Amino acid sequence: MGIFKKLGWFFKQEKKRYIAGILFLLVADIAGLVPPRVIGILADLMNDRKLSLNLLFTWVGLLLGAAIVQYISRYGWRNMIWGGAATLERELRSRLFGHFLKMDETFFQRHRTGDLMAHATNDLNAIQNVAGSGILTFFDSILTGGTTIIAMMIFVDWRLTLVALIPMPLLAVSARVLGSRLHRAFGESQAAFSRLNDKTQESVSGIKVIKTFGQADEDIDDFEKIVDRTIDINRKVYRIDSLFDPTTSLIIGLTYAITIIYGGWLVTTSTITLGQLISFVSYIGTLVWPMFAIGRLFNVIERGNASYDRVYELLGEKSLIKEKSNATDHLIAGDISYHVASFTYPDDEETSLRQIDFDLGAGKTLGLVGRVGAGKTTILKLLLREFDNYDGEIKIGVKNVKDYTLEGLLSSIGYVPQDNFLFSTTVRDNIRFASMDKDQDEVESAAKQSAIHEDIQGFSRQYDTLVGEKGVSLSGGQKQRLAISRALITLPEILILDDALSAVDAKTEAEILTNLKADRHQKTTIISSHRLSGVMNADEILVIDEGRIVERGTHEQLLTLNGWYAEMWRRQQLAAQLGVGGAEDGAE
Ligand SMILES: Nc1ncnc2c1ncn2[C@@H]1O[C@H](COP(=O)(O)OP(=O)(O)OP(=O)(O)O)[C@@H](O)[C@H]1O
Repeated sequence: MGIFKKLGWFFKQEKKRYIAGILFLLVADIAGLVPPRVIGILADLMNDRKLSLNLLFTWVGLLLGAAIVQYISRYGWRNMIWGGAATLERELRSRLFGHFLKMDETFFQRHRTGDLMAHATNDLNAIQNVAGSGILTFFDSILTGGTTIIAMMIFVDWRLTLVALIPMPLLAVSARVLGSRLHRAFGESQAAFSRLNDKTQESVSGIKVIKTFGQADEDIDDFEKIVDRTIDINRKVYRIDSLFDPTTSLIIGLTYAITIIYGGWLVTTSTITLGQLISFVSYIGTLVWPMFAIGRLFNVIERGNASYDRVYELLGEKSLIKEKSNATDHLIAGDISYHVASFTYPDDEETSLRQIDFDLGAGKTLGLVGRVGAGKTTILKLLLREFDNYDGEIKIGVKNVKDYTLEGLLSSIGYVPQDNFLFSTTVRDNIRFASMDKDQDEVESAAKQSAIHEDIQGFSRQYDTLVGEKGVSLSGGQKQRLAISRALITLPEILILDDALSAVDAKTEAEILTNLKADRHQKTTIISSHRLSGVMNADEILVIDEGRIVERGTHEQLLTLNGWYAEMWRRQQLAAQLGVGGAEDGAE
């Protein structure tokens, strides 16, 4: 029952709805006491041969009246409680989703997509069930059980009632023993579902790689192993769960046996009438549902309890990035002052960045080049405030990046990551994703800047063409250029292209870079690239190696240094003349 306490905040918030629901139930249950008693009275009247037509109509009218009251109040009760459950679902869903959006990168490394999806679907459903069918069953069984037992005492005989209820404590004992085993088993079952979800998600999104490498059979084997483990755990749940119903049947059987023996004796000694015994047996029939319902209730409650713990464990995780209470929203200009003495990824031992210092005035362009894994993206991640735990200071405008709200900071930066993601919607909405109020002209202007407009004109429905999973298949270069348009449309103070032109040809790259130079006056640009032609016009280029700046200067200065940059430039020029893709060369 701990889950009711855990959800106390919600029941308090929705108390009017739940009180109204419980009052409806009380009315329904009181109306439910009428039929057994009326049947007993009619039986006695028939037995005594006193049943007139008038009396028959009166009692049958009462039966009908009770049925109508029950109908209305049950409708009201269910409506109230299910409405409450839907409110809880909405609240938890938005809390969880808001939490996902606030969390930092390390959170998404710890929890994979399938696991997060399981929390947002299976676990939330289980919790929602507590606020719906759990509460419904709990109060229905207590009120139906309680009012029936009182009616048995008042209308029939209190001794017979007490004796008939002797087997009841067995129900409480079995509920307690099986309940705690169910809680543990449900926890395992939900975790197994998360693993299964993870595996499914990974296999489906990696299906091309799996097939290309001929690993389909191995993947099916892996999948089956996880399915088998999940089924084993669920079997355990069903085994425990299915013990409830036979135990309840046994208790009900015992109650009937005691009633027939002791009640029969009370009738023969004329302590109660035959009609009263019939009413009593009928009342036991009314008790059967609440008794079975308790078994079902434990299922709902323990499942919800295990899920609540899982969801709250997730919600309890704090982002490493904390906003200051007096953080400001407004980013004035894109001057960047970047001074990081050292940075190590959380949970990593090796330092990823050392002594990275640069100042970039608004309107200037910085180029970042270097080998694979040199630290270029890491430099950008700190600017985007994905991590705070570095030794140093990064300023944009006159303020430290930590003094801005995340929303304020990030909405002023247009970031195009290496692995871009497109949503399953139209080309237009993908481009204006960050500001849906942009009109067609603005969308087209961003598309033209990133040299994708012509391609879009060639799509079957132009800007209305669907992309993403259900839409048109785009080439790597088209995806990159769409992602660039998405970043450009907000006219960001700072534009970051993180190897975002790797899949476009050199001519298109040059066209895009020329457009950027012409259109982004007083706005800052950072380009990380393996292809040096992508940064050659930058105001300053940093060559990064093993997390340090090893060379710096303009393209001409770097060529005269005759170091890594100059060597790479010569190789890439040669490769370009020979018609070999030069982008990968920098990846050595
Ligand atoms: N989240 C992380 N946790 C721990 N280490 C990380 C993380 N992300 C990157 N690294 C490590 O930091 C180093 C720098 O990686 P980074 O992605 O910055 O390189 P890069 O220069 O951008 O490489 P590439 O050109 O291939 O994109 C690498 O050794 C990488 O393994």
